[in-house]
Amino acid sequence: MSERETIAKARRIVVKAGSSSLTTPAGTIDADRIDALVDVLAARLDEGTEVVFVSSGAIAAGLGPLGLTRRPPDLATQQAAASVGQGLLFARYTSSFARHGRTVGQVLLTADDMMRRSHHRNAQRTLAQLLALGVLPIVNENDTVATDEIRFGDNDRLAALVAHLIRADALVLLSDVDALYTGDPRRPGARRVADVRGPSDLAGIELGGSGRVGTGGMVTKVEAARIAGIPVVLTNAASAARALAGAPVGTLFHPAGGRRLSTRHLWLAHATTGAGRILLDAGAVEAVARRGKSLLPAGVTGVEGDFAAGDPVDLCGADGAVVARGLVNYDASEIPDLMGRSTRWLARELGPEYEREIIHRDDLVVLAEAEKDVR
Ligand SMILES: Nc1ncnc2c1ncn2[C@@H]1O[C@H](COP(=O)(O)OP(=O)(O)O)[C@@H](O)[C@H]1O
Ligand SMILES: N[C@@H](CCC(=O)OP(=O)(O)O)C(=O)O
Repeated sequence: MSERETIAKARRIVVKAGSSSLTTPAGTIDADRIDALVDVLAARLDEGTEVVFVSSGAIAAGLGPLGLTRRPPDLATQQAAASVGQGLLFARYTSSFARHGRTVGQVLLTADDMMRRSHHRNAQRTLAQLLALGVLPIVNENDTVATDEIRFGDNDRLAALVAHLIRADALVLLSDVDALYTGDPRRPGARRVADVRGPSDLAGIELGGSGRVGTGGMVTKVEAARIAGIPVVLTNAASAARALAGAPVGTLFHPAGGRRLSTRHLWLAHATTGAGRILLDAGAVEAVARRGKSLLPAGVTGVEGDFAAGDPVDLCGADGAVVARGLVNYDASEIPDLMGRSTRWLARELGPEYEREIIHRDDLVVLAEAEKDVR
């Protein structure tokens, strides 16, 4: 089966629409375009496909009601706009899908939520249950609570990780541009890239920034396609029906195949930034990065930043390069007393609770491997 056919026949699919496809330049909901997209998704649901819809647009839809003309630079105002816009957006989806007799469920996620094992399972269970009940989940980042440190920031990668979470067969990214181009499509001479099969197809392509209200531009879309590991089509909302039918529109990103990281590890690698750094000696780098071991206090030579137990932190070698990321078991302030000590010594001197690893290998992802793994 060709990858276009996989999209046409997919039993489970994630569709993501960007802010500019859903809102007007005045910072309000574009009801007509939302209705048109809902009609396409409802038709696919009627064919028996399970769909999860990732919708951006909360911030963009909140601008008009707050009297703002452009995306505010500060996080607090963006969060306020998202709070206003998300409600309006979801109300519109509810009534628009009701025209087709469909019920929708709102799912707001943060990157932080998804890394922690229990939260991650929770989200997975909720999405599965919504699908089992015939409800269309509409996902967005929980913008009002996500701070810069724990913020996912763009919905392209969120959509790719949601596709993992629900084991989707295909992902469709809908933007204001109908495909990936060899350069900024507003400039003359830019040509459509019909297929991306690997990094060599991206050589020489200028991946520019976002449009009027979007986030991430082409960079995050290409990264999402790398993370997804399933066929991904990038096109505009007007071509959604044809893309879902497997027609040769937009850009098709072919999956690379090969071994896959778990969804949680993908989140850790691609959805987080380190809240601090732990410096490792050469033996610890070798153990963690090449032998899949947990990080023990004995191999730690330094600590930077002010993180708390449970936060994601970057693990760096002597040259400062980040080799891995993991969820740390200690607060930053505790680590200097543990550094360079054996776990046996720590257990004897400080008590049995200090026998635990700095980072358990299940909570650790080697970044070079994460890169290799996705394409
Ligand atoms: N090489 C490229 N091919 C296509 N679009 C590009 C390219 N480089 C930059 N862009 C810009 O990326 C924008 C889409 O990204 P973004 O604004 O983040 O969209 P969305 O809101 O749909 O997520 C387009 O408006 C386009 O101008
Ligand atoms: N969560 C944000 C969306 C961020 C985002 O990725 O936007 P976009 O690039 O338009 O998909 C919002 O709803 O405004």
